[in-house]
Amino acid sequence: MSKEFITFMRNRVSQAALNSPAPSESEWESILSAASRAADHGNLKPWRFCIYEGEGRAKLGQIYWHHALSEVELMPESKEDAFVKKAYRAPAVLLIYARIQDHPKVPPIEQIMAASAAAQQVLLGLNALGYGGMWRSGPACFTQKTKELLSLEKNDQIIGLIYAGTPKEKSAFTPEVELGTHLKWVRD
Ligand SMILES: Cc1cc2nc3c(=O)[nH]c(=O)nc-3n(C[C@H](O)[C@H](O)[C@H](O)COP(=O)(O)O)c2cc1C
Repeated sequence: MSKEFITFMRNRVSQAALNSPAPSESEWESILSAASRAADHGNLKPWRFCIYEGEGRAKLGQIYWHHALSEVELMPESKEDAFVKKAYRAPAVLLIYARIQDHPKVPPIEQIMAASAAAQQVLLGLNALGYGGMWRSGPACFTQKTKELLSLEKNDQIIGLIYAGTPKEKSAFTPEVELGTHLKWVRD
C-alpha cells in the first residue's frame, strides 16, 4: 500500500476538462474530512470550504462578473455571460479560504500554509475517488472586493478554487518530475 500511495502521489495530475458527475455530498464529506488532517500549527483548523454546484454556480459566476465590473471601467454588459460561464467550467467548484486568527505563535502565513496544505489534500482526495480537480486562482482571489462579494471577513485569505468533476479523458501520461535541482543533501 505505501508504495502504491507514493506512486499515486507521484502521478497526480490536474484536470482542466471536467464533466458531471462531481463528488456526491458524502464523497465531498469524506474528501474534506481527510483534507482537514492537513498539517496545522496550533490546531487552528484555518481552512474553510464552500462548494458551488448546480445552479449555485450562478452565484459564483455573478461574483466573477461583479468583481470584473468593479475593476474595469466601462465594462460592456455583453461580457456578463463570459464571466458567469467561468463558474460552469466544472460541475462543482470548491472555494477554499483561510480564516486567519490572531495568534501569539502562529502568524497568518502559517495559517495560509495550513489551508494550502488542505487544498493539496483535496486534490489527492478527488483523484483517490476517481474524480479530477484543478486548483485555480487569479487576481480576483486577492482583492477586498471579492471578499465583500463572498461575504468573507476582512482578514480571510482566499487559497483558491478547486474545480472538480469527472475527467473528460483519462490522463495517460506520467508527469515529469525534476528533482535534481530542487534537492540538496547535507550530510557532513
Ligand atoms: C495556488 C495555485 C493557483 C493556481 N491558479 C491557476 C489558475 O488560475 N489557472 C491555471 O490554469 N492554473 C492554476 N494553477 C495551476 C494548476 O492548478 C496546475 O497545478 C497546473 O496546471 C499544472 O498541472 P499539474 O498540477 O497537473 O502539474 C494554480 C496552482 C496553484 C497551486
